[in-house]
Amino acid sequence: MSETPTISLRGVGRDFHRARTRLTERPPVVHAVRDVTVDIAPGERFGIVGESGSGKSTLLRMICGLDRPTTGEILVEGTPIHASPPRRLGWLRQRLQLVFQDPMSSLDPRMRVGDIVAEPLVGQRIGTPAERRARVAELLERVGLSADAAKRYPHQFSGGQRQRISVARALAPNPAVLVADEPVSALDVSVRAQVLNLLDEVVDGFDLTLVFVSHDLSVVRHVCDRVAVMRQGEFVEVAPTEQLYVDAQHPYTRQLLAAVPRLDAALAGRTATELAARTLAATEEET
Ligand SMILES: Nc1ncnc2c1ncn2[C@@H]1O[C@H](COP(=O)(O)OP(=O)(O)OP(=O)(O)O)[C@@H](O)[C@H]1O
Repeated sequence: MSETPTISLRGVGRDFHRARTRLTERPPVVHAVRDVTVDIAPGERFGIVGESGSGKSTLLRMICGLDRPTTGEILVEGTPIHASPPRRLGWLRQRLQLVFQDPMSSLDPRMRVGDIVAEPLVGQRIGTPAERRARVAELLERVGLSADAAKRYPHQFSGGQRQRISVARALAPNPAVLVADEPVSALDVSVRAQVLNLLDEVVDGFDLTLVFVSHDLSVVRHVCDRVAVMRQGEFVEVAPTEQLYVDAQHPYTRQLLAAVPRLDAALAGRTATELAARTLAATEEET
């Protein structure tokens, strides 16, 4: 019998109704995610790449149980989550943890780092206070900080170190899945590789499944085994990372790939989103 996928998406779609501009018209519908089907295996590092507005965040929110699909099914470790209200998904908070784009806004500036890292343990009533302190110290060292970082506040750390704190917090409840939403986009180019290497290490060391979202193919290449290219709510191509680089099938993927050297060269200048928008315009001209 084949292994149960860690995450299964079956025909997943999510529509939003925009506010109507005239009373007589029907509210316009945005198909933010359309008919996404994929199985993500235990231990896989799965990347989702697409330009701004392609539906990546909407899809992630549904995988994390924070939003419900309009159509389709989502299973995490074989359990359906698509129809459950958030209060029924407490177990998912332990199995699946998130690392966000901007560690400055995702870490509470008034909390000490030790309390931030222990937060998921307290929330899920895992361990005694002494056990939590020991776990926090171990995790801080595991992500390359010293145990006494626990006594300090987020503003006392650099952007890269703050993202290490976010990773430690995500690892605290011993999750099965790490969901990283643009985890290095807000960081200086000089520290991005260090944080990507850290993610790489912890995914192996903690036997995690990784879902990694980025607008930047060069970043995804660094950490993922398989990549889905998302455009206008759809997966236009899903392929092993190296295959995607040598033999992309969809014109949009080829356009994104053609932009990668420009992205690398231009990181200090224009934002990648601007470049991706220009890439999309070029693809539309081609198709
Ligand atoms: N709550 C909402 N109400 C209405 N439209 C929405 C809502 N959330 C997302 N959308 C629309 O759905 C589409 C997909 O948005 P989404 O944020 O998922 O894209 P994204 O790829 O994550 O972009 P970004 O990288 O900029 O975050 C966009 O057209 C967006 O305007």
